[in-house]
Amino acid sequence: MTFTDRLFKTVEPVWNSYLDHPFVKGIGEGTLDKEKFIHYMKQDYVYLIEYSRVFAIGSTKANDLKTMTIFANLLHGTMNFEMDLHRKYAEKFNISNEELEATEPSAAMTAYTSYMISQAQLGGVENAIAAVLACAWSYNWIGKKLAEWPGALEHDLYGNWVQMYSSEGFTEIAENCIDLINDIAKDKSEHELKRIEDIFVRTSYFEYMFWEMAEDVSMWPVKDLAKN
Ligand SMILES: Cc1ncc(CN)c(N)n1
Repeated sequence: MTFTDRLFKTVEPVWNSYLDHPFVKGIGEGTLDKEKFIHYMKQDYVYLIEYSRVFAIGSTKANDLKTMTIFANLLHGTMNFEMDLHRKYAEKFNISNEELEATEPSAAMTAYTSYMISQAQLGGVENAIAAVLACAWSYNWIGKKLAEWPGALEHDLYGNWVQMYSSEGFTEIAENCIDLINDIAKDKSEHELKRIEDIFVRTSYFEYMFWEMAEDVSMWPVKDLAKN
């Protein structure tokens, strides 16, 4: 059993709950409210900027050139391949790249990315990869599941989302993260593995909270304060 087999067993109930989540189901069934999707897409864009920083941190913490290159490629793939999806959606919705980049971050997005970045900064290279693993892997897992739902890949609006996250290119990104953590786990004690597992579990919960934020179109608890 690989380390990621163990991780998957631990979070399986949480990940299964993603597929039951109204926002994810709405993408797969093509029934999602467009305004909810726009809110999600803008929050996700600024999320991906912070997420990219974790790859940069991983690259600086890498102990060898191979690992450094993997992090650099993941950074490149996120900024140039995954974020292009968001830029293309934004164009469809008449949102400029500048507006997209200037999106005010929601509470859920701030909490999630702050956690990822702090974990990546605190530990060694294993913390950086542990912080991004649930992100890359769960999206690929969801994308592949939704791709099997009737009509999901062909949907006029949400088909591109399902195509991206089930694509070969994105599968490669997720598999690079999986291979890297399995490699790193080989020399770790049970105590260290448990610490990595905790980061993975917490980020899996944060993924759920991100879907909730998208479904509820939420920002911060007291709306009027945010406006002033
Ligand atoms: C919140 C979130 N988590 C994961 C992914 C996939 N990189 C994403 N785009 N957004």
